[in-house]
Amino acid sequence: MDDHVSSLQHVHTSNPVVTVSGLTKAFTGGKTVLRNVSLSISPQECLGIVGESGSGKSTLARCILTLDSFDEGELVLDGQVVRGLKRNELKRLRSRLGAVFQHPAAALNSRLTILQSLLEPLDQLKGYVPSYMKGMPSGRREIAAHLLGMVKLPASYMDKYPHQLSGGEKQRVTIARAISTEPDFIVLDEPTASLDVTTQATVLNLLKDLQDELGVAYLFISHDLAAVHFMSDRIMVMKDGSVLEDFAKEALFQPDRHPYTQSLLEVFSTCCLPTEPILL
Ligand SMILES: Nc1ncnc2c1ncn2[C@@H]1O[C@H](COP(=O)(O)OP(=O)(O)OP(=O)(O)O)[C@@H](O)[C@H]1O
Repeated sequence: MDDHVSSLQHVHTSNPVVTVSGLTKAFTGGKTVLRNVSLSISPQECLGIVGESGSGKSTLARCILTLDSFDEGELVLDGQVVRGLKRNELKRLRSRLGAVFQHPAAALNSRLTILQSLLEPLDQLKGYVPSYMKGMPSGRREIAAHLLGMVKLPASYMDKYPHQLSGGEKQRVTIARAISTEPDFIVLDEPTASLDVTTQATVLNLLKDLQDELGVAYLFISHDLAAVHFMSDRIMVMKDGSVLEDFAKEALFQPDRHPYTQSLLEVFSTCCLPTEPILL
């Protein structure tokens, strides 16, 4: 393995996988959508962000994924300050960031087979052998079969096209793709919002099991406080681009919560959450 490839392998430390300090952003000619946002996510932790539509959750996620720029503040990913990175350094960093978005159909190219879509991120990392394939035959079909198995889909799905899969199955493929490069950290931006209630519960359960298995950290974004409470270790509440408060999930029902958080609690519903382990 050459130096370039070996430098991509994990070094697990207790340093945060993501640190955002004082991040501020306005779209050209528009209002400020992020105001002095700071957060930090530790290895293996899930930080949930909840807030009404337009509060800036997705813009924050896109900034952290280095897909959007920001005006002020600092972003540190995997110990590297992002501002000022050279193009190839940024490309390498990006290839190791996992992301799952709301609409799986939009995330999968309709002309590619599931195998081709699944292996896109690994194809960017030429020569990288994921640790889950060490000591095993690591041809493309073997890797695809392994990844499909991780999300409880049959290996035969690798030869299908996205239109042949249900919404929940497509989302499981995007989750398998997100974990394929063994990221330390995955952004989950409303990953279940386009799914029916039963499938939402199944996908949330899968994401939680994968987190236990892989030790990955999540940024879980949702307007659904119950889903955020189910998934997260800590919860951050956003409104109008600002962080209102940030607390351990156990503190959600405490009486000193911000009035806005209390108003979200009034519509707290656990109907979409898994109550029993769900067999996928
Ligand atoms: N590309 C853009 N150009 C201009 N304004 C934008 C752009 N993207 C988002 N905005 C604005 O930024 C604000 C925050 O949007 P964002 O999508 O981050 O909110 P959100 O909390 O994720 O909302 P939702 O839950 O509906 O996805 C909104 O007022 C939105 O209209």
